[in-house]
Amino acid sequence: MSKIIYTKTDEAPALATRSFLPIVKAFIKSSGINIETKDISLAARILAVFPDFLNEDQRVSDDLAFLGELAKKPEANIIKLPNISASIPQLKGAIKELQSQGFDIPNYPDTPKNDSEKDIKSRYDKIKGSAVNPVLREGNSDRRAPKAVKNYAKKNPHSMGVWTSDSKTHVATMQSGDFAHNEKSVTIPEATSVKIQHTDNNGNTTILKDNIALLEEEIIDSTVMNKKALVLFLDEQIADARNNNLLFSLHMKGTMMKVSDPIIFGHAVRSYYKSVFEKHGDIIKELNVNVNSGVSNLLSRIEELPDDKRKEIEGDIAAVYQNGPAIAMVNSDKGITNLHVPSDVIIDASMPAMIRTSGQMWNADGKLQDTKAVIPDSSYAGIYAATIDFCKKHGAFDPTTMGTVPNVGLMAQKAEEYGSHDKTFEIESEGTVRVIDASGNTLLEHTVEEGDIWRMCQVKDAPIQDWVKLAVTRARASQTPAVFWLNENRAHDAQLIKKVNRYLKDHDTNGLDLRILSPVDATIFTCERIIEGKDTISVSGNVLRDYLTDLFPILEVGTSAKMLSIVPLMNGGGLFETGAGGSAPKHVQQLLEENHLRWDSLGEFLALAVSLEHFSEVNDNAKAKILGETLDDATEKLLENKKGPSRKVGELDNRGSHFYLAMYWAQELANQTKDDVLKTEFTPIAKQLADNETTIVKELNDIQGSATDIGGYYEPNEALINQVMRPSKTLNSILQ
Ligand SMILES: NC(=O)C1=CN([C@@H]2O[C@H](COP(=O)(O)OP(=O)(O)OC[C@H]3O[C@@H](n4cnc5c(N)ncnc54)[C@H](OP(=O)(O)O)[C@@H]3O)[C@@H](O)[C@H]2O)C=CC1
Ligand SMILES: O=C(O)CCC(=O)C(=O)O
Ligand SMILES: [Mg+2]
Repeated sequence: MSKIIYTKTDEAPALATRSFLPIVKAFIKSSGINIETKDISLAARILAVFPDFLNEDQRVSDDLAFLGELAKKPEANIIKLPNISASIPQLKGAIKELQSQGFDIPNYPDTPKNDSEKDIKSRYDKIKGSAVNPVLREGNSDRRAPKAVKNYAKKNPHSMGVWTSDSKTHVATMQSGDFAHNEKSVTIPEATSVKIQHTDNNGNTTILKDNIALLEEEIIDSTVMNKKALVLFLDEQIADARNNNLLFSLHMKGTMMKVSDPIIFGHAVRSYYKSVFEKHGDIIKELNVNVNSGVSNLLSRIEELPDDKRKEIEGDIAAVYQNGPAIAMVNSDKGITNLHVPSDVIIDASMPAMIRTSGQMWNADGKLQDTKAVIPDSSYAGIYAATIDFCKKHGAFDPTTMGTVPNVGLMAQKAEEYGSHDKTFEIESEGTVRVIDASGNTLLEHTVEEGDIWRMCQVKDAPIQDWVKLAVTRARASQTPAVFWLNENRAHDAQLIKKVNRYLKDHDTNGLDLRILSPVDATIFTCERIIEGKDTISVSGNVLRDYLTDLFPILEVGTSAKMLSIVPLMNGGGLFETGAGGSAPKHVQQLLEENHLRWDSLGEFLALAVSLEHFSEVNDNAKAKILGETLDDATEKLLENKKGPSRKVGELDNRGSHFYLAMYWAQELANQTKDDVLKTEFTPIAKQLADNETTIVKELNDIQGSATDIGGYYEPNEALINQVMRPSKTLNSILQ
């Protein structure tokens, strides 16, 4: 019989699971459902690739590889919690912590000097960035706000900053020379393999990558970000922000786009701190500063310098802030800027947060200010520009009346940009990059210059067919218009549009409102419907899937944590993601400082319910279906009774919210009439939980207020973390 696989990940979601999973296990125990945990935390993923550096008893299995294989099998039923997609500073933090715990793993070699260091770096680079999701996502995505969540938000709206037409906030994006403008794309008529080849101006050729297998009907595209155009653009935007008294902010996806975006981020750091890099270039080079890791790397490297030199550079950095433009802050109190580390400001979450806050971000004085949101590549920047223009014209969206925007996203098998990392190169010299097939034909070609970022993307035909089918299914099931966000003037999208039109014919689309609109037109169309309270499905490629499933949820329901996020796997299994957002690192900080965890596990409740439903269908287990249905009812009750975690210490937090879910779930099981055995089992449990409500909530709230210790950030101590996350003796004994 199949199992439900629960993932152990990082930060807030991993903390929350320590409290929630024991409840789940207690509830499903009698119903013949097995749950097994697999550890895909950053720490475990590091340990899994360095067995040769560890003692026998320290070695761990490669659970991610196991799950990657499982995702391709029909029996897969995986609950996937958000995990860290590590930037280099996070990776180094995790390495340091593991070393301090006695794991003798090597340091991350920024600039490897020999073969052994090259091997170490390449092992780490596989763990870096978004290394989990692309492996597990063997299906396309279906993300939406469940009705109960949407209704709750309408009745209990989150705060929304006002928008006025005189806001100076805007998006700045490149007009030429970027990925969008240089893109070329072809559909492969028959299976072949291609190589990527660079030829310099003297005719010397280098193979950048060989043997890329392509299937019949696969779409490939290649494009290049011109370094000179990028730097010029950044310089202009910095000057313009200064002249117009706007906060300078940069919005990238340094985690998911782990090769291209840190390089772009590095150029922004060099541009913003230009005077420092010009004056101290030699020292910065000597210190081996990794600019792509952000200005924090420069700040920590100069610690090694003699006091007077260090102070001089610090003074010059301070002068940059003085001369402006002001820079958007991640943490004004601690002086952490938007350019400190590439993983602090992640576009899918950062742009919606800004739009929710009147288009403003925090400046160094801790005040909100109008902002220039710099998104260098123009492929998708237009959707944010259009949303901002819409808000300037119509005012802020109103969560009490606005419609909803579910998404059907093309993402299976590393589709599009999010699968481009092993085919992205920072070009070493002027010349030409070509994609050449097995017969020697050049399929795609670009002239390039030193420092340009060239990349190739792929999307296979079967995922596209599956995506079109999922779009039609969702449009039919919810009787909602569906818009394919595709731009006929963009090379890749033009290929995709041909396929969409072809594959739509495979389905009964009678009576459905299906359209293809460019992303900007789709934004306007969708926003115009939203303010009339109408729903519109967005059917999008992989990047827009990511952006839209934070943008609309954050505007509609305050956070993407409350999303139902299903990945129907192409081979029949199910991957159930818990919400659409990340792991909210600042929540861990709050737990450590004041023993209060404000992470909301709602997405996890929703995911578990659909996972149980899937389990029941696959294993013909009627009890699993009842457990899923009652869990959904309990979740609805939790929302109605406002038992989600509060932000404030001393009030109900994540753990207290789990108690209420358990109580409501037991009550629903006690009240249902489909299964007598479950009814008999849960009737006394429901009573015990209700009778002890006051005691349990007191136990859970009283421990809050002082600092706590879980023995590690990336690899916390199991005993300590379980103690912290399960502090109610009364609840624990009832669950027992
Ligand atoms: N699927 C995955 O595995 C994903 C992983 N990530 C990873 O997560 C990390 C952080 O990413 P980031 O961009 O900051 O996004 P997050 O979603 O983690 O955080 C953004 C903000 O959203 C709110 N929020 C999100 N989830 C919850 C929740 N469950 N309960 C309460 N509030 C919530 C909080 O804001 P507020 O202050 O407004 O309450 C939070 O500070 C990175 O390492 C990133 O790579 C990111 C996205 C998806
Ligand atoms: O894998 C990641 O880094 C983030 C994924 C993400 O943001 C999403 O799928 O919405
Ligand atoms: Mg996202």
